Amino acid sequence: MYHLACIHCGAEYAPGEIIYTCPKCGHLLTVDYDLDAINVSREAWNRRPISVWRYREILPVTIPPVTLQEGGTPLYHLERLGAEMGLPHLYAKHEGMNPTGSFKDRGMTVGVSMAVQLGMKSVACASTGNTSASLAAYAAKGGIPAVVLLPAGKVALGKVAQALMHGAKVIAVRGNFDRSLEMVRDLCLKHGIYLLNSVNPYRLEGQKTIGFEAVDQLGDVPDRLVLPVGNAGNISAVYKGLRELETLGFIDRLPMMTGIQAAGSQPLVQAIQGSLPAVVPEANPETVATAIRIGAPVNGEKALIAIRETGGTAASVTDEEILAMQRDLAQKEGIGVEPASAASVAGIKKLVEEGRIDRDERIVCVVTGHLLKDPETVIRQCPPPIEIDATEQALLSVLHLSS
Ligand SMILES: Cc1ncc(COP(=O)(O)O)c(C=O)c1O
Ligand SMILES: N[C@@H](CCOP(=O)(O)O)C(=O)O
Repeated sequence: MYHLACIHCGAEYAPGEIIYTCPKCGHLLTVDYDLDAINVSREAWNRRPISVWRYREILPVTIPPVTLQEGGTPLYHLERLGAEMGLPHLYAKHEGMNPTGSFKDRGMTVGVSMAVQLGMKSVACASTGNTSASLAAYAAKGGIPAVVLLPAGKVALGKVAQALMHGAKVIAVRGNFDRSLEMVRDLCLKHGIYLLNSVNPYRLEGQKTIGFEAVDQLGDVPDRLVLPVGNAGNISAVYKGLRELETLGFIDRLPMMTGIQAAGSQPLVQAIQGSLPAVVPEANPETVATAIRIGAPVNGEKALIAIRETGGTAASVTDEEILAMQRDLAQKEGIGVEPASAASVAGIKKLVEEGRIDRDERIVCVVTGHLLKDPETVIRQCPPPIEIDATEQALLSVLHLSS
C-alpha cells in the first residue's frame, strides 16, 4: 500500500491522482509506502534474479510490468584506477549496461508501467537524450505513443538515433533543456499526456533500485555513493530507496551521497558549498557532458536533503577532467561510458586529491550511460584509424615489425 505525499507540506494524495507537484504548495511529491505492512525478507529478494523487479514489494506497479529486463548491471572493482588514486576500494556500477544504455531504463520500466496502470493513452518527456531514448523504447514495448522534446543541436547522436528508431515523435526545441522541460510540463498538464520526466515520483521509484543493487552486490552498504547530477532525480531516488531499506531494517546506515556536476553547470554544488536554503538556477549551463547540461534541476530540493542528511557533499569537475576520466575508464579499466558518466569518477579523483575524503572509504561511483551514446565526442578525442594499402608489407610497416 502506498500514497503520494508532498515532501514539503506533507499533504497526502491518492495513488491514482495524475499530479506531479503538490496542488496545495507546489513542491515535489514522493511515493510513501506503509513499510510496516510489507511482507518481504532479504533472503526472498536474494533468491530472485538481480534486476529492478527483484524489489517489487517496494515498487508501485501492481500490473505485469512493461519490461525490457533492466537492472542487474555490473559492479566493477576499479583496481587500476583505484591504485593510481590511492583508493583500494573504488567501484563503478555500470548503468550503461541497461537495455537502452542508461539508468533511465530503471525509471522507465516503472514509469511506463504506471502509465498503463493509470490508463494513460500517451507519454512525453523533455530530454538531454537518455530519457528520450529510454522513454521511446519502453513506450514502444508498452504500445503507447511517445512525444519527446530535445534541445536542438545539443543532444548526442546515439540518443537521437534511439528516440527516432523506437518511433517517438521527436521535436527539437530552439532552446535549452530547462525550457524544453517547462514546455513539456505545460503540454502534459493541458492535454492529458502522461509526463515521464523525473518530476514524476513514480518514475524515480525504479531508479532507487541502483542503490539496492549496489548494496546487494557489494554485500554491504558503501561508505559513499557518487552520482553525476543534472536534474538531480537519480541521487534523490537512490537516497530515498536506501532510507526505505534502513526503515525495513535491511541496512543499518546510509552512504554519504555525493553529487558531481560539470563546472559550467553546477547549481547544486553552489547550493551545497554556499549552504544555501535552495538551489539557484544557472541561466546558461554549458558543458561537453550534454546529458548534465541542466541549469535548473527540478529535483534540487530532494537532492539537497539527500546530501545533507547523509553527510555527503557535492563537487564540480571541468570538461577536461571529465574527458580525461572518460579515456582513463576506457583505457585502464575497459569501461566505456559517456562524458556525463565519467564525471562521478572524475569527481572522486578531485575530492581525494583535495583531501576531502578518506582513502579507506568503500566508494561506489555510478557511471550512468554507455560510451556509444555520444560517438562524436569519442571521435574528437581519439586519433583516427590508420589507413593502409591491403598488403602485408603495409601492415607490418605501421606495426614497426619486419617480415
Ligand atoms: C548519462 C547521464 N548521467 C547523469 C545524468 C544526471 O541524472 P539526474 O538528471 O538524475 O541528476 C543524466 C541525466 O540527467 C544522464 O543522462
Ligand atoms: N539527462 C536527462 C535529463 C533529465 O531528465 P530527467 O527526466 O531524468 O530529469 C536526460 O537524459 O534527458
